[in-house]
Amino acid sequence: MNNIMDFIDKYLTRLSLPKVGVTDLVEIAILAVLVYQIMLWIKNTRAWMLLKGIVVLGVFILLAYIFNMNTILWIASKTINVAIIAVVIVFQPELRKALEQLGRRNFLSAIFAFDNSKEGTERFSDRTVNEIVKAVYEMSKVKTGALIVVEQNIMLNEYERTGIQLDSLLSSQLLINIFEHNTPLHDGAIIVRGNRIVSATCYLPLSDSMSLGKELGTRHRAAVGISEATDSLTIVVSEETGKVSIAIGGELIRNIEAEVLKKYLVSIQNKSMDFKRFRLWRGRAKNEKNADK
Ligand SMILES: Nc1ncnc2c1ncn2[C@@H]1O[C@H](COP(=O)(O)OP(=O)(O)OP(=O)(O)O)[C@@H](O)[C@H]1O
Repeated sequence: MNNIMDFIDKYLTRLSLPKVGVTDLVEIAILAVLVYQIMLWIKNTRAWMLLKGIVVLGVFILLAYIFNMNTILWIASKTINVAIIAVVIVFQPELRKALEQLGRRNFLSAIFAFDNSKEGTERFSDRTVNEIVKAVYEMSKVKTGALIVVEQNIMLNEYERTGIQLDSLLSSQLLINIFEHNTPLHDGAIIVRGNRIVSATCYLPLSDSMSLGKELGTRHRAAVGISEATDSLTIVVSEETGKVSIAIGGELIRNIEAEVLKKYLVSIQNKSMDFKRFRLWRGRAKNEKNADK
């Protein structure tokens, strides 16, 4: 008993709870979000394989340390700096993508108001929404594969240049015609800007996300790839199943109905949503409150 009392006296009486302020709580929250995002990033990219490799190497070095294998330890200590640089070079595309995504996050644009050039103007008309939905489900019925990228704030010029320039008013007939098998324009993606199809047969970056099912081929990977690199909304019609999916923000939403597709298109149709977000952040406008009453 005396021993326990001595222990408490010696170590525990000096213990005191640190003061936790608001800044500490905010810091903890930021770190939690950061760690979570890094874990997600590791899981969804090749970094997961790398992490496994590092664990195996770590175990190997630990064994070398336990058994005093000095030459192995010396080699490990000399190569560690080179290994770090090699990892940065190997993961350059993933790191670039992660930084690009960070820049695209809505909270940044909401606070700093980047990319506001197109705000306040309608992106495309109701007619365009209806024509896209009509064409997509007609192609879905007959299992015609299609890949339609709808541009938002981030300009898709880089991808537009990989295809054949069109600049044609969008209509359901034109969409169906473009994706008709064995026609010169059916391969690859089309890019929609406003009410116009600007380019066809465009080549999109392929996603290397591990979360995509093995049954999905390159058309779906390309849709997710462009949604990781930009803020576009991409519609995919599967040639195999006729199912319609959309890719946005690096996510693939599979097998959606016409109503859902229409809702997504309407939600990006114009920037009134962004204005609402701004108002939420700065407090809601008076007239909006009155309208709610
Ligand atoms: N990087 C790319 N950019 C644009 N289009 C692409 C790209 N890769 C493939 N495609 C399009 O996808 C077609 C191949 O689709 P694939 O069968 O591999 O995909 P999938 O996801 O299984 O779709 P589906 O269900 O329609 O078969 C190509 O003919 C081409 O039109």
